[in-house]
Amino acid sequence: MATDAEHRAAPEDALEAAAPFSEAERAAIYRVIHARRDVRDEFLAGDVPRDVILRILDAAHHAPSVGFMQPWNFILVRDAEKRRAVYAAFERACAAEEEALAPERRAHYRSLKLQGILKAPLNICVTCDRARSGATGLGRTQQPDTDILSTACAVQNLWLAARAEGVGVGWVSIMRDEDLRQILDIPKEIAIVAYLCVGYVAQAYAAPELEVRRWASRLPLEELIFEESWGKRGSLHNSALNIDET
Ligand SMILES: Cc1cc2c(cc1C)N(C[C@H](O)[C@H](O)[C@H](O)COP(=O)(O)O)c1[nH]c(=O)[nH]c(=O)c1N2
Repeated sequence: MATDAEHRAAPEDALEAAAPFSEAERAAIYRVIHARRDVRDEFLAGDVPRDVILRILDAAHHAPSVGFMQPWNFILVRDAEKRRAVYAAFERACAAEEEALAPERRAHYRSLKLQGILKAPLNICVTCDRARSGATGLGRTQQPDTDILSTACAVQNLWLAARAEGVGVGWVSIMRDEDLRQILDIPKEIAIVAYLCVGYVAQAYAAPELEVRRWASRLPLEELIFEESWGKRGSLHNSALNIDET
């Protein structure tokens, strides 16, 4: 394996074959993408071992990032008192969110489980250091939020790797940044991107729980694809898509 310095000396020497994956490898990739779920209530009590946590975080750390900025940090939160404070922040935000809904949706909203903060043995707060590549950075001069988008890519990698390990992940965004900032001592210049509940699960829903509980359903892919310009439908829209993943 060439070192970084050797790559700089002869970049093309760092090229390697990029053939398609084998059928079994492709099947595993599509399986994890489809079987990944947002987990709220199915967490088991046991700790996730250190090596598994490190593998999942290493998957996150191999996400794409603008200008290879790698703006993320991962705060592992196990302390029960801290998690109780986060749960209290969730409850306050949840009440405000319910209030903002149309009155006829409030009872349905209340019936949903929307976090596993106390049940999951581990919580992970994923943050974005917006200054890590200097004031602007390659790729960010015109699109400054690409650092946040990069961090979201890291969360997705984490989520998929966790699913493959039998570890459930649930994303909780129903809380005010200021509350999390105070509980976890996050400096004001660091952006909070995700708060994740993490733990082993024995079961997971086969479809998004919000679909199972009739809050929302998956949009037809063919209606989301335009060709050549916004709103222009083409050949992919003429029939229901029959996707072959083999
Ligand atoms: C940015 C962001 C923020 C949230 C979520 C996701 C994302 C991407 N999701 C999970 C969300 O409800 C879920 O992904 C969808 O319902 C689709 O389900 P699956 O992820 O396919 O199981 C989520 N779930 C939840 O119970 N409470 C929450 O606060 C949030 N917040």
